[in-house]
Amino acid sequence: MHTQTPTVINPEQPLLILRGVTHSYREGDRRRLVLLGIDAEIGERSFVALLGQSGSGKSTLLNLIAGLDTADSGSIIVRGLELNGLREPDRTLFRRRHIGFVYQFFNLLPTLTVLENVALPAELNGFSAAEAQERALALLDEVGLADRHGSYPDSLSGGEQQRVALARALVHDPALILADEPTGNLDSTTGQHILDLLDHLVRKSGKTLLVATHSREVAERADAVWEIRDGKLRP
Ligand SMILES: Nc1ncnc2c1ncn2[C@@H]1O[C@H](COP(=O)(O)OP(=O)(O)OP(=O)(O)O)[C@@H](O)[C@H]1O
Repeated sequence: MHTQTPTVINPEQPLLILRGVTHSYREGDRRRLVLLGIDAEIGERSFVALLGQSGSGKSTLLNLIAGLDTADSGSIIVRGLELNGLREPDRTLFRRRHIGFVYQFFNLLPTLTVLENVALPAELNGFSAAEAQERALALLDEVGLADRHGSYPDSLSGGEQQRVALARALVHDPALILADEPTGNLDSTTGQHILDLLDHLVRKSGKTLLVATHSREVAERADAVWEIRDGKLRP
């Protein structure tokens, strides 16, 4: 099988570049076209809201940028690294190193404690167990959950689980935080709190954030708003 070595094209360019990104899903013997050519860029330290109707392709685009799926065609370049053509192990390494992901349904590992959940991405990135725990505890402190570090996710409320997930998304110091409807499973007050925290953590640590959302409140906070309509980004 032909493989491509990860190549850093130009580390000076924008953090994320999308060029003509297309994606379709197989449906029986047909293909459902979802993304028909997405072009966009995000600079360092930006907060971008990704809007679009249900089924417009927001999660699909986030998954492509995270390297969880591969585009049919086009270029996705993160910190100068072209994702298209990377072999699966290299995509996994890329994701582990550069991406923090926040999901609508938290996706914490139920058999690990809160501290273990948060420390895991740091350990997978080569931090020693002691360093990973230290980083995890510092972030748990920031999200107000240091005292719950020994608890298991099931014993936490939804908002608490999402605070743990925010800490987990940042612990390995990734370049880009991707959040897919991070407030979608929370009541509006809790969602607002999560949003405040996410905004605060991302800006404080100088990260870039791309949030797929239906919420106008999220869009109002963002530095830029992208909207997917009919498979393309509309101004
Ligand atoms: N694994 C898959 N196989 C087949 N079709 C899929 C798959 N995942 C998504 N789709 C289809 O692709 C389209 C885009 O889905 P996607 O989840 O990206 O939309 P979305 O904008 O995130 O929607 P929502 O706001 O409801 O979460 C939808 O029509 C969906 O049914």
